[in-house]
Amino acid sequence: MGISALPTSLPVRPVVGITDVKAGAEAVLSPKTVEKALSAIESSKRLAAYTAVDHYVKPEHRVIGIGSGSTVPYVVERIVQQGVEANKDRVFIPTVLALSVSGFQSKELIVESRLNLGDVDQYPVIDVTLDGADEVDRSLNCIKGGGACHLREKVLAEAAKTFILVADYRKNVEYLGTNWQPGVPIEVVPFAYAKVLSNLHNSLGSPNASLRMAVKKAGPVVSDNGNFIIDAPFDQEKMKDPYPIMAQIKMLTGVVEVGLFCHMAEAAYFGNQDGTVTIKRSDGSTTQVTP
Ligand SMILES: O=C(CO)[C@H](O)[C@H](O)COP(=O)(O)O
Repeated sequence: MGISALPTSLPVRPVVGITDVKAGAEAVLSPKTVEKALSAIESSKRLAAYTAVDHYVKPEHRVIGIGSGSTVPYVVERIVQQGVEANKDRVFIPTVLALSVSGFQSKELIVESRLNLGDVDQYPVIDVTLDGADEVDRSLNCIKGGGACHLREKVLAEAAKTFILVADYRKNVEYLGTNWQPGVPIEVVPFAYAKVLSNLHNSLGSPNASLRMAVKKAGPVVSDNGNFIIDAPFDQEKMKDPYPIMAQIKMLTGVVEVGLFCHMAEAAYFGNQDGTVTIKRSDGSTTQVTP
């Protein structure tokens, strides 16, 4: 598979982790090297998702939130493997309700897997929500919204008694912004975007914040809610404890939701290249297991 055919859920997202770092970012990797790196990444995603489902999706769970991105299909795959009997009385709540061009959307996944579909307005309390992340720090704060879905994702995370993150090893960092370069995704109502950009540039310390532009369409990316997305990078000082900047951005009039999820996850599962899974928990503990 050539690099132009890489499966990404959004064209603006960098393919982190498969550049030849030693040779420099511009180095062209052979298709074979790229394919090997990609299959390692896919295996890591699957490993994280399967282990998280095995630990957190229990027979007594009836309402389950399903996030978006390219790791979540493995969550659904593992849940389906629990069998028809286990799933017949369960309801699954997707983060994306509209059918869209992306092959990774959670509604399609649920419907195609013949699981029961519900929405959060019918089921405002969810037993467990599992979702991917763009990056997760040592305290389980995370950046989400690489796929512009973070409004619904945050609602499903907040509605859940237990919120679990699943990701490959590239997302496991000390501080947010280490590998994830575009910055914090911010959903804004369209008419307020220039004002919010100005607030970010001049008052909140993100001089390079920019409107996310579509790649296969003219103009900006439009979210499932009809809004624009701003990507705002911040320096490490601000990302060491992202809660204050998250709250400041959220207070700006015109902002609908910020893709910083602080103090929400109970655990994060990272699949590693060596076949192990690193589990970071909200109590500060970290374990490594071999499933
Ligand atoms: O926040 C998200 C979409 O808005 C995704 O969960 C996040 O981008 C992770 O995606 P992937 O599993 O493809 O790396």
